[in-house]
Amino acid sequence: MSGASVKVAVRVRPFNSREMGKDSKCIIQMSGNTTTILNPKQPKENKSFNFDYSYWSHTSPEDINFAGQQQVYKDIGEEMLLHAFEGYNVCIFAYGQTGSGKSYTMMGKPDLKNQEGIIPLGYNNVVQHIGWLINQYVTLRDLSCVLTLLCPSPSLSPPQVSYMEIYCERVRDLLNPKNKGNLRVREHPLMGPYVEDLSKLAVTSYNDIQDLMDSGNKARTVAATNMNETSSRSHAVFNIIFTQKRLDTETDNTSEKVSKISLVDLAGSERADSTGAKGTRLKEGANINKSLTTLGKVISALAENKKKKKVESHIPYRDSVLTWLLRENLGGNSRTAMVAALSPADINYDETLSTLRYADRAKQIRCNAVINEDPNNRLVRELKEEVGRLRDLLLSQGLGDILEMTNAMTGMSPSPSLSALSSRAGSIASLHDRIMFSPGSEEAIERLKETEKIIAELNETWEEKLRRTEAIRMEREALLAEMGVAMREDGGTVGVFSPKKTPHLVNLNEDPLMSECLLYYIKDGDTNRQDIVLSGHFIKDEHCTFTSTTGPIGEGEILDPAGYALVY
Ligand SMILES: Nc1ncnc2c1ncn2[C@@H]1O[C@H](COP(=O)(O)OP(=O)(O)OP(=O)(O)O)[C@@H](O)[C@H]1O
Repeated sequence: MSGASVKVAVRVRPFNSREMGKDSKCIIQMSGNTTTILNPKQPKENKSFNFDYSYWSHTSPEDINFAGQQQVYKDIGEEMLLHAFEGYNVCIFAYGQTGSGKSYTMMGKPDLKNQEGIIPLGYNNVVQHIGWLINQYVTLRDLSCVLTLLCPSPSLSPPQVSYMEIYCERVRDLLNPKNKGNLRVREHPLMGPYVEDLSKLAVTSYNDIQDLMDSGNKARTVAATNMNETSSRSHAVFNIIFTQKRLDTETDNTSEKVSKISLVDLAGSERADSTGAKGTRLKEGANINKSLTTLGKVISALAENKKKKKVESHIPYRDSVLTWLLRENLGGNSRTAMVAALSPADINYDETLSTLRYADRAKQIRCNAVINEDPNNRLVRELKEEVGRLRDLLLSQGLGDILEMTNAMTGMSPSPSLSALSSRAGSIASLHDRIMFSPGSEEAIERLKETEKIIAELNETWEEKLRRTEAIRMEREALLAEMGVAMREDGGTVGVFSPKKTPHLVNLNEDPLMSECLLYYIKDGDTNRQDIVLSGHFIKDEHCTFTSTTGPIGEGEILDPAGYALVY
């Protein structure tokens, strides 16, 4: 299955209330896999593009051409999940301007029937796939096999998830509140680019994955709210790594396949100049665009290479954090799909055309995916060899005592700094001088610490992983409770308040006109706020009329006694 192209789908959503309010015309037409965009200013200037899939979701299920969530999942989710089970790295990107339907396609509305997106549908079907795959292996290869996925036995490694956000070229951990600052993106000679200290948490069920995704989304929202922003301005990458072990009962040999699923929700693709951004917002827009622009350049360079076949041009992966971290998913060892979300409205013509062009170029990328067979054993072996080599180097420079100190301190702190080493050494100046005057030793010590940390992570037992996960979960929940974050039951709008501040409204949709409802946080009992006054005693499910100092806000319901009101 190597050398396969990136699968590209486009999907057009229904008009939103703002577009309807502006009496918008639909400028997207679809026929089979072809998508045509009509230029509202020059009606004869149509442009057509062919994709792997063109999804018409502009109307309702009664329309025979309508493509609902199930259809999208069947074509893309199922195929990608299957590749993950085969042992490939898998990646699904969602691309498109803010409000075009990226999250709807990826997550959907998990609590509403027929509205779940690729991610929840994927997990719901995992169990069926396990059954299906066992049959395949048994019949095709005549092997007895043991697949351990999402319900691993204690002796085997559990699936792990990580969730990070890339905002203005900086990486944040969305699952571990202890990782407050920005994380370093590093490159290891054997591992390639990776995020140092990004938490990988063990999961034992679909609910665990859903909880972590929810927590991560809340952390993303808190950060965005603190910055007076919306989360649609950052890129989010959710990774699931799992290992399948197979036991050949005849030879008693166990083989291993490791798969990584990356789900990438890209920031809104609108250009900075079209949002009227100034100052920090403009800089931020430029940085977001730096990742998106680089993604575009990487896609173009890969597409060019495919055309030329011979002389390979330089691929600028390193020019942005996003492309650097997703290098393997773009033309490397991965089965990759991209879903480009489109607004149907004439007012968004320029953005939608640019999305279509982006998607059109992405079609050209070919990835050379290989099955990750027994990578952990090999990696640990190679990493140990690297440790041996670095130790020999330091010993040959007469720095053996530093090695012993590094060992002693690694047990105390995950990454002892050189100054920490020096301060423990007593004769600080002489130690420091010795390191400084031994060429390459500083780098070797740094590399040694890094490699030993990676080995320790890879060797962590299942019990240790679960203990660590549980400790982080408790910290995360305590922090979120303190901040007063909660999510609406249908998984929609998120409300955030800080008990130190007056309860306040958070409407996370960047464009207030596009949101269908507002979510207010109100105190149980009597509550008020300077510019929005919500008064009265609130009881769950109670229907009330809300008023503000400037007049009525609307009709609404109390979602829970802790104080959520849904105002229509
Ligand atoms: N195919 C669809 N069918 C019905 N409603 C949709 C569809 N796609 C999007 N919507 C609705 O349009 C609105 C915006 O969609 P969504 O939040 O998925 O956009 P987005 O591209 O993820 O935006 P952002 O960049 O802000 O995260 C939501 O209310 C969503 O429910």
